[in-house]
Amino acid sequence: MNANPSGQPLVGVIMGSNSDWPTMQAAARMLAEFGVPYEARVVSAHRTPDLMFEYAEAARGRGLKAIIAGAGGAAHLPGMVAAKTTVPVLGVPVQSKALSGQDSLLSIVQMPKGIPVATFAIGEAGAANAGLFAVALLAGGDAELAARLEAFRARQTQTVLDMALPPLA
Ligand SMILES: Nc1c(C(=O)O)ncn1[C@@H]1O[C@H](COP(=O)(O)O)[C@@H](O)[C@H]1O
Repeated sequence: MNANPSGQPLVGVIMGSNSDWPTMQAAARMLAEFGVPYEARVVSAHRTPDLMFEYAEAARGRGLKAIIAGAGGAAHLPGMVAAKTTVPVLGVPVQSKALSGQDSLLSIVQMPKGIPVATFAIGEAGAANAGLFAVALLAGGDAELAARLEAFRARQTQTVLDMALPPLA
């Protein structure tokens, strides 16, 4: 069953700055690979707080089932979005220059009880996994998508089983 015949976005991919896009593209690519309709845009808790509030408040009504929020440094975006919506928020710590993303990670992961953010690894792998996690959430109500996720896993497993090591150097 296609849960979204209209093609309206089911996942919002948001980020604090366009400088996060090289990282956050990995989430968008994963959603595209699975055929999940998504939108991607810059929304900043710090620099566009009113837009951030509007985005978060409208999310459920617009049909978003998950929001993947990436930010670097004082990465308040995921937590603040989570504070304004009950749509699941998946936080991606973007690697910062000064502190290699440790700051981003700690800003996102250490949420107070009651306002959860699912926090992923720093950088591109974390963004890709956030995309996959959103697919898994949606697959709960979409058998076709679940089958695509199973096939993805099977291909990945086969790739690893086929790995050969070079002879000793
Ligand atoms: N952490 C946040 C937020 C936020 O949390 O609202 N808004 C922007 N930023 C981050 O600032 C970093 C530098 O941004 P610029 O490259 O635009 O200076 C980016 O990683 C962005 O996510």
